[in-house]
Amino acid sequence: MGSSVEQTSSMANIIIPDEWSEAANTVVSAASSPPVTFVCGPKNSGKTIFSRHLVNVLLERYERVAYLDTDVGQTEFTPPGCLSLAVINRITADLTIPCLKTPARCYFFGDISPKRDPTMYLKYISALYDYYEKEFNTFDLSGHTALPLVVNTSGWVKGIGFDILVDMLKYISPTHMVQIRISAESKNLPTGGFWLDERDDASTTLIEISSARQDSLKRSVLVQKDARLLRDLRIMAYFRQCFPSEKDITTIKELARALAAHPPYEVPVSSVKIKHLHNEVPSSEVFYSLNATIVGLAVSSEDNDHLPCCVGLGIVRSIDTLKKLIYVVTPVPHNTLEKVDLLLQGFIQIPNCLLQVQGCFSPYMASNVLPVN
Ligand SMILES: Nc1ncnc2c1ncn2[C@@H]1O[C@H](COP(=O)(O)OP(=O)(O)OP(=O)(O)O)[C@@H](O)[C@H]1O
Repeated sequence: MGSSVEQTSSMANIIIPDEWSEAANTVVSAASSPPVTFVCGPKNSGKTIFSRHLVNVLLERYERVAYLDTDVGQTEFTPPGCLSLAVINRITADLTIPCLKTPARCYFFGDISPKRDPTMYLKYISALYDYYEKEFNTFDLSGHTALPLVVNTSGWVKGIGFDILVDMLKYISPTHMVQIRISAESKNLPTGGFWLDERDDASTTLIEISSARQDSLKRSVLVQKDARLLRDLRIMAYFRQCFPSEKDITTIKELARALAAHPPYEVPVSSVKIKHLHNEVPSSEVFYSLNATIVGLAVSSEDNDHLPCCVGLGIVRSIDTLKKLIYVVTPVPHNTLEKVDLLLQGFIQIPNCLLQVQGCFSPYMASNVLPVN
């Protein structure tokens, strides 16, 4: 173990121990093509903080860094439920804060864990990696150079979570694998190249580091996050983008009121297909199931894999079955929304605090807009 506390950033007590700096330097000084780094380890071990640090270090050498966000419950640049590939071109001064960013490619998985559909989850991850390979890992004639990639993963490292990690590692075949380990050994991943078969070419540089926070007995001190609250905050930050930044919305209450009063887009039912991602809904119940929920706004794809790209999320404000209109609140701009032909419904829910607006009774549950014919 033994990670001494060497460097504490001025903001919010972020600790970058020597071995974390060395790990990042090993990656950044990789001689060959831009490094593809896979960051893994148990829950709350610091994968996200390390990934953010690594991105910053890479940005000192490369103009841009690609980031594959596979932690669908604790997303980095998108609202929860999305899997995305983003391109970062600016150093993040504060490693504690995630920020929203429009990804280069995004898929709506519609759940906060891969456990309900690991096959689909892996399909999305493979497609995102293929997209990186095609768009960002080539040297082209216009002088654009390949970008390094950082892959951040979830902390589900046992059982099926382990199998998913192994499949991801096999597919991505990273140049570097940074494994964060904690003092409770039984919670760690196996050491070494655990995903490699005997016949695999082991060309990955394996780096093992300890979680940054430790007590005097060198036991890991893990900070439990309130995952649900963080997800709600990300959803709220996402829908805050419906309003100009200068608009005075500082509290959750103000956001809830502003969203409830925000004019929704009218989406003709005929212009979209509705797809339930993780359950089956009888056709007679489809509109009821959509009302007052969050949906992924997606565009069908002509690509080989036919995976629809997600351009953002929307709140289904209400549905008028007589006028055949779905009312959607979303920060997605009109010209992008025009391309949307799929509404994807999963299990991403409207935060409860947005459903309690003073003076309105459950603002997204208007009872007179779903007339039974
Ligand atoms: N280097 C660090 N310095 C200070 N605090 C840290 C550091 N690494 C982790 N932490 C604390 O631990 C918490 C969890 O870290 P982080 O989100 O990076 O873990 P994770 O492994 O990505 O978690 P998950 O498995 O849920 O995705 C952080 O919110 C922070 O409070």
